[in-house]
Order: sequence, then C-alpha cells, then structure tokens
Amino acid sequence: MKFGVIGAGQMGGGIAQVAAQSGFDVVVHDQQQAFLDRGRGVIEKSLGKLHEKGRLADAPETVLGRIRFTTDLQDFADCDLVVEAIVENQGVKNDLFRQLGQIVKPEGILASNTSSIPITALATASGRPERFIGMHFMNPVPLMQLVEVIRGYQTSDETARVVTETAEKMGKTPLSCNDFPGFVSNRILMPMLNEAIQCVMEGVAEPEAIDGIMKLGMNHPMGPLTLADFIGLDTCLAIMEVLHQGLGDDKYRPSPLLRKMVQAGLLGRKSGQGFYKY
Ligand SMILES: CC(=O)CC(=O)SCCNC(=O)CCNC(=O)[C@H](O)C(C)(C)COP(=O)(O)OP(=O)(O)OC[C@H]1O[C@@H](n2cnc3c(N)ncnc32)[C@H](O)[C@@H]1OP(=O)(O)O
Ligand SMILES: NC(=O)C1=CN([C@@H]2O[C@H](COP(=O)(O)OP(=O)(O)OC[C@H]3O[C@@H](n4cnc5c(N)ncnc54)[C@H](OP(=O)(O)O)[C@@H]3O)[C@@H](O)[C@H]2O)C=CC1
Repeated sequence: MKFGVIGAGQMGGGIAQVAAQSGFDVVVHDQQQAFLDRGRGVIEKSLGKLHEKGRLADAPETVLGRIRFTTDLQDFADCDLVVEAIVENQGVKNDLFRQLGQIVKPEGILASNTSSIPITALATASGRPERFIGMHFMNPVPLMQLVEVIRGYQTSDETARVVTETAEKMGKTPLSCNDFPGFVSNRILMPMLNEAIQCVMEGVAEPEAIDGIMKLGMNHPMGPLTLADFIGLDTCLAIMEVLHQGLGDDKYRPSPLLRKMVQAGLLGRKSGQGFYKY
C-alpha cells in the first residue's frame, strides 16, 4: 500500500512514522521544506528511542528510508490511502480535500485525522464521499493504541473495512463510531480539559495542584492542563468551538481563559509556553 500523510506536525509526523514502521511506503507533505525538516527530526528522535528499547522490528534508517518528504501535492496521485493531519480548521481542510479529490487516483481513499470536524462535510468537499472516512489517531501516535474510525454519512463498507484493516496492520486497535461533533474521544475528553482551565481561571487551585489531583486521585497518566499543553491549546479551543456550535449547548462553551491564552500565542508545548514553560 502507498500511504500518504498531509501535514508534518506532531500528528502527521507520528502517523507517517508508524505507517513506515509497519512496512508501508509513505509520502509526507507540508507547505515548506523547513516544516518537513522539523518533522523528519522528530521522527528520527522517536525511532531512536524505540530502537534503544528494542521496540522496532527494523533499523531506524530502514524505517526512515520508507518515508519520502515533499512540498508537492501532485506526489499523492498514486496513493491508496491519504490521511490528512493539518490545522483543525474546517475551511482549510475543505480547501485541501477539494484539491486532493482532483489529484489522488479515483480508487484512493481519503481520510481525516480531525479531532472534531464533521467527517460528512469534509467528505462532500472531497467529491468522493464513499471513499472518505475519519481515521483519528491519538497523541503521541507511536505510543497510543487507539484509532477512532468515524464513518461519514456516505462512507462505504469497503472503505471502512480497508481503513480498519490498515489500522490493525499499524499495530493499533480501531474502534468505530458515528459522525457527531467531537466523535466519542473529544466529546468526553475535551470538556474535562476545558473545566480544568476554568478551575484555573476561577482560582480553584494552582495548575500543579489541579494536575496532581487528577493524576494521583484518578490515576490519569497526565494531568488535564499538562495534557492540554501537550495537545496544543489552539487545537483544544478549535475542538471546543466545534462542540459548542455543533451540539448547541452552552455546557461546551470554551473557557474564556483558553481563548485568551490562544490569542496571546500561548499554545502549550509547541509554542514553548502554556500552563507550563517548556
Ligand atoms: C486531541 C485529540 O484529538 C485526541 C488525542 O490524542 S487526546 C490525547 C491522548 N493522549 C493522552 O491522553 C496521553 C496521556 N499520556 C500518556 O498516556 C503517557 O503520559 C504517555 C504514553 C504519553 C507517556 O508515557 P509515560 O508512561 O507517562 O511515561 P514517560 O516516561 O513520559 O514516557 C515513556 C517513554 O516514552 C517516550 N516517548 C514519549 N513520546 C514518544 C514518542 N513519540 N516516540 C517514542 N518514544 C516516546 C518517553 O521519552 C519515555 O522514554 P524514557 O522512558 O526513555 O524516558
Ligand atoms: N494534537 C493532538 O493531540 C491531536 C491532534 N489531532 C488533529 O490532528 C490535526 C493536526 O494537529 P497537530 O499535528 O497537533 O497540529 P500541529 O500544529 O502540530 O501541525 C499542524 C500541521 O498543519 C499544517 N498547517 C497549518 N496551517 C495550514 C494551512 N493553512 N494549510 C495547510 N497546512 C497547514 C502545519 O504546517 P505549518 O508548520 O506549515 O504551519 C502542520 O504541518 C488537527 O486536525 C488536530 O485536531 C488529532 C489527534 C490528536
């Protein structure tokens, strides 16, 4: 299978890495060479760690050798499956899928790693709704077991079968759900993170205490503010906006503090500062 990934950020890089670890030929796109170089560096570091721990079947160079980096979308013409992992913005994703629908061979499947945006709407933009699906990996992709598979209104059984089997070949556990805002994962996770941010805003406790209470008290591997910083506060805000708008209930209102931090450019780990400094 020829596997395409659009976006060499934290998710796109991780998806490309795990696809290559599974033996697929992978092509990865980003808008500029500098972003591809950064993504390649992150993949190299991750492969090095996994190799050290004996968790890689092939040598890191062999895995890396299966990945081609490009700034040209035309290189996706012969892909069997293309997974998009660019910014969580419906307009930007629609534009990309309009282009990919024209470029990728007609039998190719297009998938989005979106955290919350309606799969059915993106499927329409692609012009091939039967061969369109949500393939939602979790962060960090090399370590997390789940792929949430989201069927759009017109996704075919064959598309769902191919994507489920591909996720299994990547060593993941695919679990499926229907196309509702935030799907299952972020409809349940993100309100908790938003509530933790609201607790900071209201002075309920310091960030360290909020994270400590949830880690030690609920056995969560990361506290909610550490996790929000890890995901990216811009992405968290975008997901809350989709939940709020899509479900029409004020219980999903983004915390004003979350909004303010994103406006200030404090995006978490990726910008060097969020609730903590990195
Ligand atoms: C927003 C969405 O749409 C959906 C989402 O993805 S929501 C986010 C979902 N993800 C989570 O909730 C993650 C929660 N956190 C965790 O599960 C864990 O903290 C974790 C799996 C990330 C890390 O595991 P941990 O047991 O806490 O141990 P930790 O010591 O931090 O890391 C384990 C090792 O993995 C390594 N590691 C971390 N990321 C890695 C990566 N990408 N590749 C390779 N190795 C990695 C660490 O460096 C560490 O190595 P050492 O032992 O050599 O130091
Ligand atoms: N962060 C997370 O924990 C998770 C995120 N997701 C989803 O994955 C997707 C990517 O998230 P993540 O990897 O965290 O984000 P990053 O910010 O790490 O990467 C975003 C990628 O999108 C590219 N991009 C930004 N703007 C545009 C644009 N206008 N046109 C084309 N490409 C653009 C970026 O390139 P550049 O460097 O050029 O800006 C970068 O490659 C989102 O849909 C997100 O919701 C899903 C699961 C978990």
